[in-house]
Amino acid sequence: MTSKQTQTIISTNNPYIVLNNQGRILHRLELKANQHILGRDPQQADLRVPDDWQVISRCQACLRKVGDDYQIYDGDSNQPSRNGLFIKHTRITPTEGYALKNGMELQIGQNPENMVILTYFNPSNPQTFAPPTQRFISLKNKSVMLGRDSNANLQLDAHTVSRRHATIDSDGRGRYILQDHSTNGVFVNGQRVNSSAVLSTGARILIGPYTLILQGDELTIADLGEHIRLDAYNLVREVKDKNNKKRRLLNDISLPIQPGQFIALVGGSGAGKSTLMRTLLGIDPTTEGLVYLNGEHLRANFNIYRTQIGYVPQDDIIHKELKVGEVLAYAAKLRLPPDINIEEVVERTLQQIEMSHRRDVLVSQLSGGQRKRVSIGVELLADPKLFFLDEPTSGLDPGLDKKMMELLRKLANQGRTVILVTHATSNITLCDRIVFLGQGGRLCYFGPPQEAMNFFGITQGDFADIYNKLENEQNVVTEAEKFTKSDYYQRYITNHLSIRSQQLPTTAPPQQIPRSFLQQLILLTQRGFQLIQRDPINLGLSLLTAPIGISLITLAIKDKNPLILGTEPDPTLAPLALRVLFVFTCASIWVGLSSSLQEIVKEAAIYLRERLVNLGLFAYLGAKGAILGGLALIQTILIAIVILIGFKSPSTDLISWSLGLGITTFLTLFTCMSLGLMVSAIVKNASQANSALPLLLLPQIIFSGVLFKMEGIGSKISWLMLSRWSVGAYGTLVNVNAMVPQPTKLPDGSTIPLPFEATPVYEHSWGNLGLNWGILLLHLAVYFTVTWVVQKRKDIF
Ligand SMILES: Nc1ncnc2c1ncn2[C@@H]1O[C@H](COP(=O)(O)OP(=O)(O)OP(=O)(O)O)[C@@H](O)[C@H]1O
Repeated sequence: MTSKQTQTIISTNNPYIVLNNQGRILHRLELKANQHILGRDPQQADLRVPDDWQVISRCQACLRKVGDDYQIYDGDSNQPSRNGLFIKHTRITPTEGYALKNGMELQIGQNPENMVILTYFNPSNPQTFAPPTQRFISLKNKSVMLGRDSNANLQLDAHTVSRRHATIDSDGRGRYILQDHSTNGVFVNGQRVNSSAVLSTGARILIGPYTLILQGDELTIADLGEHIRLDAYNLVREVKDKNNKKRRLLNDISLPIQPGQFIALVGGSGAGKSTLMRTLLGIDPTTEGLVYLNGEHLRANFNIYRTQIGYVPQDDIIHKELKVGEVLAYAAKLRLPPDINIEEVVERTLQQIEMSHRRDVLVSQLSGGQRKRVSIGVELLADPKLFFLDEPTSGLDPGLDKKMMELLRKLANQGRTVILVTHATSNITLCDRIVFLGQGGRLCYFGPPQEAMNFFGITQGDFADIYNKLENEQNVVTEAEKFTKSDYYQRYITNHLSIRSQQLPTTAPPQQIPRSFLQQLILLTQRGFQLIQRDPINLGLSLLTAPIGISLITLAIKDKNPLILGTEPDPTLAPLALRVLFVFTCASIWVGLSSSLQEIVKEAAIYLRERLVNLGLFAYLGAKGAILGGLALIQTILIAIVILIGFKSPSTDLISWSLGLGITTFLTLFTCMSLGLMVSAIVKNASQANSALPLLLLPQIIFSGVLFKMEGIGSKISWLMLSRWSVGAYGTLVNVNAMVPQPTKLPDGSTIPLPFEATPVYEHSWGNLGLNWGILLLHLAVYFTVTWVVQKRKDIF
């Protein structure tokens, strides 16, 4: 501050404002009169700004004296300004205004690259000083480290920020280079930085919730990301029904949702509440209209915000077999940077959801309400400022419903914007606003819950009477029209919407953020094995079924040695050997399929949620492969032990019997598991997966080539069956062809038909063994690829 300015400040105690337009500062606009107008208009504005400050309207704000301080109103206190006046992303209205306190910072406009910061000072009333939110750091002649670390040059303290998130250095030619070292990434001007990026002046850098702007040599924190507002403009969502007819699910809905508000989406069943929530969340597309998050097109910038949005869908997003603490720890490891103190974050989250005392309890042993709390806890780990919940209170008793609503109120009071879909309205007055939807996605009311009854003209009765009133479609249309024309619409919607004209998205559509493959692979594999261990009975059954089944063969065939060639030619030996080998194959196929058919479908909701945050598909499928591969290996060992003990080993000149047996069994099991995994990805629910088992098994039995001779189309189909290649490999190893005796000639020159004749399928050669194993591997690769494609198609972005 210059000595001249100091002198001026000392000479008067009048309040004043300072305007900062991207580094251009209007130092002191003194407030002396009872009313001032700030703007570019030479006629109306006494607090004038330069004409090229286009972000400021001709009549941007009105300041009126109230006691020692001023109250500020948007626009001319009647009509709102074009770019709006905000305090922490809450729009100040032309009619209600906002009481200014010494040190308070307001924003004109919402775009950090093109906004003006207005700071209010009142030297005579300094006790209410609000600390400034703006922080600067000079980049000149030094290397600057940004991150959560207390030694960082610019400390950015948020869970989604890594300790050493990024560094900025000069390249010696007057340019600044940003290097990304983080887990969650850095975005420069809407694009994710791929290891490093050159920063031009005015560059907008997003790190976790923080927005930083580079101005010359100075880096400024323009937004701490603590407050999130949503503006929905004229949302229309249409889908085609079965008859290809258009159906409107959302009908021209506009809503302003302010930071820290607790909003309930209510309305009859099928009115479109979940659709509206998914649209506001950015995961459902719109036919018309857009959703903005802090002034930015949400869907186009979803990558930037995906870690800052919490979403608890209707289905639980937690594994029931894990303990509460474990669920949170795994989720934290998946979602947060590896250098974060997981213990601390989990502990804090448990306290937030009031579940510290249930930390070591299995999720399966929790009540419905407690389970929902854990789902909420999973989302709270990353400390999101925008929180969506789809029917978190469904199925809860009235006491638990109240507790849940109080918890959500508390989260909103902490500055989070909370939006929930609910059918339970007994605690609705805890919300700041309700959105009442009628059939066809029509907005029938938006405003405080206390005023809803009044709006619908219900003088006697309760909230349920609004539902009854909106039962009939004609009433819905009438009420929706009445609301649009009402004073409520102006007061609660028009006055608070933040952008007047719709802006088209400027960035490319979001893509999945690549994450550390290895880290996720290890974590998911660890979690998968832990889940398996938690159900020892199921694990035991799955491991022992095949060995027990195979050992039963020894009882059925008494003292015969079906796998080795006897001294006497025996025409029944080869068919017997094949039947035994076929049972080996069937046991593996059965066990392989039954242990994998539920693998993906059972955790579909969890997968979708984790994928939306940051789950890598390769890591996910890699972990499934590792877990199923591990199971297949243990099963192979057990099956091989039983076979080696129960059946005399054949001598084979290709490869030792035990090794060949092990490889064939493992390949059969693992390939079947990958087939099961593929089906698990395709089916819609767990019971469909169960029903698919016989359908998968029967063709394997019929087309294996053991029960029936494969000819014509049958032989082509058999190529698609794992059983054919598995029995083929076993038969090749055992050399079934060699067990076929020379046919007995009859005096007339004909031969007695044999029950089984040698076939190239079991030709005892390396080439044939390699072909059988190779085709099993090919099946494996095809099933994994199809699973990948199916899972990829489930991606929202
Ligand atoms: N993708 C879609 N394609 C076709 N119809 C859909 C689609 N999504 C939702 N619907 C239909 O739109 C209507 C609104 O669905 P939505 O789930 O949003 O309603 P809701 O108000 O949340 O209902 P509930 O309270 O019963 O959960 C329903 O009739 C639903 O069948």
